[in-house]
Amino acid sequence: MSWSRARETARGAGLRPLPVVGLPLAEALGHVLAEPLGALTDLPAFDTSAMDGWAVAGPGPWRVAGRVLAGRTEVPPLADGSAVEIATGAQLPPGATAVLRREHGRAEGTLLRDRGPQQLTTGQDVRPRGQECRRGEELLPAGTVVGPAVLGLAAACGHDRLAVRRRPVVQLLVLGDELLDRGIPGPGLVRDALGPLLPPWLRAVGAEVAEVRCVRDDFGLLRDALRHSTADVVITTGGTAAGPVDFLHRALAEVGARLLVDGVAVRPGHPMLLAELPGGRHLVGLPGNPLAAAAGMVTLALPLLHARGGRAAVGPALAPAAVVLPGHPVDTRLQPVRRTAEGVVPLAFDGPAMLRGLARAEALAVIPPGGAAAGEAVELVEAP
Ligand SMILES: Nc1nc2c(c(=O)[nH]1)N[C@H]1C(S)=C(S)[C@@H](COP(=O)(O)OP(=O)(O)OC[C@H]3O[C@@H](n4cnc5c(N)ncnc54)[C@H](O)[C@@H]3O)O[C@H]1N2
Ligand code: MOO
Repeated sequence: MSWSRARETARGAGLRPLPVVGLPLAEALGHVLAEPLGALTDLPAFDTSAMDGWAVAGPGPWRVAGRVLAGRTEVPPLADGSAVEIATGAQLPPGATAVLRREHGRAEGTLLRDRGPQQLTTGQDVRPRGQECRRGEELLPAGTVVGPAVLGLAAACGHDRLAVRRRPVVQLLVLGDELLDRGIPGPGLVRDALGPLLPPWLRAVGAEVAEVRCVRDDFGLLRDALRHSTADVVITTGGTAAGPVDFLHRALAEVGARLLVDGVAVRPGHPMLLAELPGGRHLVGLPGNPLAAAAGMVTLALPLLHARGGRAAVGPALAPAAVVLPGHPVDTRLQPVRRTAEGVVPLAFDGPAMLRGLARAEALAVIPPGGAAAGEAVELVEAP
């Protein structure tokens, strides 16, 4: 299957978004809006002074009478020819026609004169009610990821809770007898690099990692782990190829899974797979080689998780290649790259079993079969 079709298949498989939950703002970070964010008030909710200075009514000079600070809820009206001292963010008195900045006004006794570089105009330095939005207006569409600015906007327009999608629950099964979970690797033994790499990446894209479990190279253990899993998405690492202890295909067949993607025309990572488990849950099989596993994440796991989490699809991010990006003759290549002023450059140590290039990468470039010429635009997908 081509790389782009594999990615679309994974997204399509996830287009059954999870249930809606209401969460307080403080717990909603990283979730996805299940409904459009509507304004519960006009913003600003009242005519506001944009500067420290004086609220004035009509043309000057003005007679100064009192002061209005931010936070005051009742403000007496201002008669023509008068002014009140006012703070940035304070409610403008009814009848005020403009705000004169402190540095532009001169008080002579109780009389205030405009000494600004240009004559004060009506509405100057006033933020009128509803300038940013009106009550009921849609500010963000459903499918938006709740980041810090979304939390700030939601609070600013009056929300205490947000309707978001439940996070997809992921179980990570790390397969392989050769893996050490601590210490220095030696003959025949390698450190598990994916147990540390994948959970924070999965959390960063909105998944809840319920469990990380190491499973020995034993068919029955793997089959039972799949049979008893309740996660929305099971992610396995290793065991995808045809080695003597690569049991994943057999275990999937045994638990009644349906393969949606079984191998992808991409380098590294071509043995990656996606299956539907009974009950509408999914399994993504990532190859064991660490860079190949990252390729499987961006091709299958992330599109599936984004769709299940209700994230709106986003258009491709493109960047020019700063130099020739060599490709595979017939497969798509995913290449760790960094950005420079001239475009993206490939990083060395990009073999399937290596992480040295990926650890320095800002993105993975999607290099079409045959390669990309210098100056040609290539798609970038997110690196961990
Ligand atoms: N005859 C063939 N052999 C292989 C093929 C093929 O097409 N024909 N494909 C190769 C490719 S490409 C890859 S990628 C690997 C995929 O293998 P598996 O998914 O079955 O993974 P393993 O065999 O279990 O491990 C491969 C490699 O990765 C190391 N590994 C595994 N897990 C981890 C981990 N958590 N952290 C660090 N390193 C890990 C493992 O020790 C092996 O060195 O198959 C090729 N073979
Ligand atoms: O998936 Mo493998 O890493 O292409 O060598």
